[in-house]
Amino acid sequence: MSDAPLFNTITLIGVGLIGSSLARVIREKGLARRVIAGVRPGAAAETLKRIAITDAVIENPAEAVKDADLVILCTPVGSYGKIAAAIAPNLKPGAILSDVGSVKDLVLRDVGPHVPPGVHFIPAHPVAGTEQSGPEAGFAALFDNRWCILTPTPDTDPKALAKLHAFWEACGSKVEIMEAKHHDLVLAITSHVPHLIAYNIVGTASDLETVTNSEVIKYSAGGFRDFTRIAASDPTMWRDVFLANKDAVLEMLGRFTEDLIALQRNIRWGDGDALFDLFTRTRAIRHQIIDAGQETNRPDFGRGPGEGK
Ligand SMILES: NC(=O)c1ccc[n+]([C@@H]2O[C@H](COP(=O)([O-])OP(=O)(O)OC[C@H]3O[C@@H](n4cnc5c(N)ncnc54)[C@H](O)[C@@H]3O)[C@@H](O)[C@H]2O)c1
Ligand SMILES: O=C(O)C(=O)C[C@]1(C(=O)O)C=C[C@@H](O)C=C1
Repeated sequence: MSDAPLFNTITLIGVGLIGSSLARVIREKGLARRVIAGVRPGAAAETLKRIAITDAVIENPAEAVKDADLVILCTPVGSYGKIAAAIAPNLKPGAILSDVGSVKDLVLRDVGPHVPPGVHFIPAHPVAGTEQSGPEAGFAALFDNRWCILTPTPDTDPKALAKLHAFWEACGSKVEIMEAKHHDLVLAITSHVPHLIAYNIVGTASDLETVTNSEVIKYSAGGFRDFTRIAASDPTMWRDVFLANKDAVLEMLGRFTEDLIALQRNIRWGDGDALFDLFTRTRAIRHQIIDAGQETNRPDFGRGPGEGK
């Protein structure tokens, strides 16, 4: 078996939590001869130069993609259209263009029209992350044993798809192929709506007039504290996710609201059996997630009592 890296040059556009985790794992596993950061000038660019996790930091994404065999967009999804238009003329024929965005259908629509003939555009979403952001928040093990969902179209070149599949497996991920719209519906309930609920409950608590902010902070035990972790996630990233996945999020939010009203009735009418049945079902789901190894890879994130390894 040859030890040649999968790619000669990989360019990461925007190198924050996800981009810097990719840069680290690409280096650690020797997946490319060169990793280039294509970033905008600013504080993140200066940090990247200082921590030196890539072979070069180029403060012009269009310049940074010139030699790349694989280009991965790692910026908030709302920025994709403009970036795609800027880099498109410099993409090498035969190169693979991909991304890590949390929403997939909009990516096809925003980026697709800019992709030159001969460039293989294959969207991807590593379902792995934390509430932190920026180049110093990343770590090489982020993708270990986590799903990465690829959303090719019927026109996608099978060889390019196989290569991107191999890349994500080499990063430690389990890879799944999905249709973009279906991806957006699934992630609306498993990731997007949970974030909205966290943002909302922390917002509600901070708006309460009869309970001061200092009391909220002082007495925040397990339940509220867990929500504040999610509600600390990057505001730009999540604004873009909700605007980009509007239809699926509204659909899931509608169902969530109906179920919440049913719970309100159970409490009002003292239907303890209904509450007990629901809480028993949801506890079983938590256990299934733990058994499937779907906990975060964050080194500082402890598991609850009795929750395995
Ligand atoms: N954070 C997560 O948990 C997570 C998980 C999976 C996928 N994603 C997706 O990954 C992408 C990046 O998220 P992240 O968590 O790494 O965010 P981040 O804020 O840590 O990093 C984003 C980087 O993009 C740069 N950037 C922003 N706008 C830009 C622009 N217009 N041009 C050039 N650079 C720009 C920022 O300077 C920053 O360095 C998003 O599309 C997000 O949906 C995030
Ligand atoms: O663990 C977290 O903090 C995350 O929010 C990660 C998480 C998720 O919701 O599961 C967030 C956004 C993604 O697109 C993928 C993963």
